[in-house]
Amino acid sequence: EGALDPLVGSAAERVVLSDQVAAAKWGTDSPIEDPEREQEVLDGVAARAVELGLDPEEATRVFRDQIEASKLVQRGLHARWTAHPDEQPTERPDLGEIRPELDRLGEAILVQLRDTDELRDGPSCTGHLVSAYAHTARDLDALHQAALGRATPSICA
Ligand SMILES: O=C(O)C(=O)C[C@]1(C(=O)O)C=C[C@@H](O)C=C1
Repeated sequence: EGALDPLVGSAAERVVLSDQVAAAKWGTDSPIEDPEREQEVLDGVAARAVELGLDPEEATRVFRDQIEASKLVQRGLHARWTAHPDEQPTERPDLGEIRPELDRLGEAILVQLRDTDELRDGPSCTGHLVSAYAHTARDLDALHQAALGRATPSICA
C-alpha cells in the first residue's frame, strides 16, 4: 500500500458518502450548497488542525476541495435522477445522521494529513498521489472518479 493510499481512500469514502447527502436533499427544499454548514466544517477543521500540529490554512484548503468534490457528486446525481427518474432514490436518509459520518471521515483525513505531513512537503508527493488516485479510482464509477480528482489536488503542498 502506498503512503498516500489511506488518505486518498478516506477522501474517496467521503465522495461516496456524498451519495447519501444527495439522497437526503433530493426532493426537498434543502439546497446542495449550504454556506453556513461549510463554514462550520472549515472552522472545525482549522481548530482541529492546530491541535494536530498542522497548518490550519493548508488543512482548510484540503477541505475546501473535499466540499467541492461533495457538491460535484450531489449535482451529478441530481442531474442523473432528473434525467432518469427510474434511478431516483426511494428512501430519504436523514442529513442529521449523515453529517456526523462526514465529521468522522474528516477526522480520519486530518489525522492522515498529519501522518503524511513530511512526505507531502517533499518532491515525491505528486508521484505518491497519482499512484494512490489510480489505486483508489479503480473501484469508482466515472462521476466518483471525477469527484475524487476534484478532492485531491490540494494534498501535495
Ligand atoms: O452537509 C451538507 O449539507 C453537505 O452537502 C456536505 C457539504 C460537505 O462536503 O461538507 C457539502 C456541501 C454543502 O455546502 C455543505 C457541506
